[in-house]
Amino acid sequence: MTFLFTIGFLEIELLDIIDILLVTALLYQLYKLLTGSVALKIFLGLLSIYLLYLVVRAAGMELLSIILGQFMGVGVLAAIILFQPEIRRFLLMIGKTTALNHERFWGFPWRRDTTEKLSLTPFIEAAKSLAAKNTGALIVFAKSSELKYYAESGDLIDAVISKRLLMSIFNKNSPLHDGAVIIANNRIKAARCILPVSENQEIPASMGLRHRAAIGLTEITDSIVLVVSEETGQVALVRNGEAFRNLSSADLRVKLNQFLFDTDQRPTISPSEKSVSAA
Ligand SMILES: Nc1ncnc2c1ncn2[C@@H]1O[C@H](COP(=O)(O)OP(=O)(O)OP(=O)(O)O)[C@@H](O)[C@H]1O
Repeated sequence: MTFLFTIGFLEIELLDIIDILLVTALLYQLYKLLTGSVALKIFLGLLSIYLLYLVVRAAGMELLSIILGQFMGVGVLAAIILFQPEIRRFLLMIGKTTALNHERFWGFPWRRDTTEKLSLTPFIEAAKSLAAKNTGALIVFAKSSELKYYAESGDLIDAVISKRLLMSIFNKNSPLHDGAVIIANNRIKAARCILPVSENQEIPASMGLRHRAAIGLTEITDSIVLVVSEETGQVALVRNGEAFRNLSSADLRVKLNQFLFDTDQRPTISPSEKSVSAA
């Protein structure tokens, strides 16, 4: 093996540098995932107990090291149970960013076709009418994943998309108005779906649970979520945990085109539009 350079008695190889870079990237992703959540405090608590265990063992304090040793023995299992949502989010995040997830990798042309044919007009018109009446709405556009797990948390519909149907689902008297509607493969797949709520503590208080749920889902999937606020009647679009708020109908169309079809059109950002990063 050829050494790149040496630091004192340490001989550094190319593989060592790659190893360090990969561990750094992994720790950075872990930090990003845990930061701002309760899990970070639990993680620091477990780390403190582990450090205490090392000190106690080195000092030869037998009784305490046996007790802490027992605790460490079940540590991995306990960590899996305690960090179950974070581990899930971490794996989903890897799945979302990996090249294997890319449609172009798999070369399924029909999958791209179905997305390209999606007509945006029913959504834009429904959002405008719902906003005018201060009726809340949550519409999820599935991209690489059909979001079956979340669709099954609600009522499966599998209907043709129309402004009228969207309006009647979100009508306050409708039994389906609570929760989110999921759009996949050019169909209204389900309504009344429950989305994961973001734990990000930096989300402004002005955003209620509806926005938090939209941010939560887009943090772990590549879906796009349209939100109509019941309180303010404002329309927002959320992607990658970032909310673009107070959109006009024209802006909504540009952004939906951009986010769903990756068009290069530059959005015409109105002065009132504010981008709130919650990532
Ligand atoms: N986890 C969730 N998944 C799906 N829908 C949700 C979730 N949490 C809340 N909602 C929807 O949001 C609705 C309103 O929630 P909440 O009252 O907290 O929002 P809000 O303060 O009115 O927010 P906004 O002003 O954005 O409408 C709920 O009745 C429900 O339909």
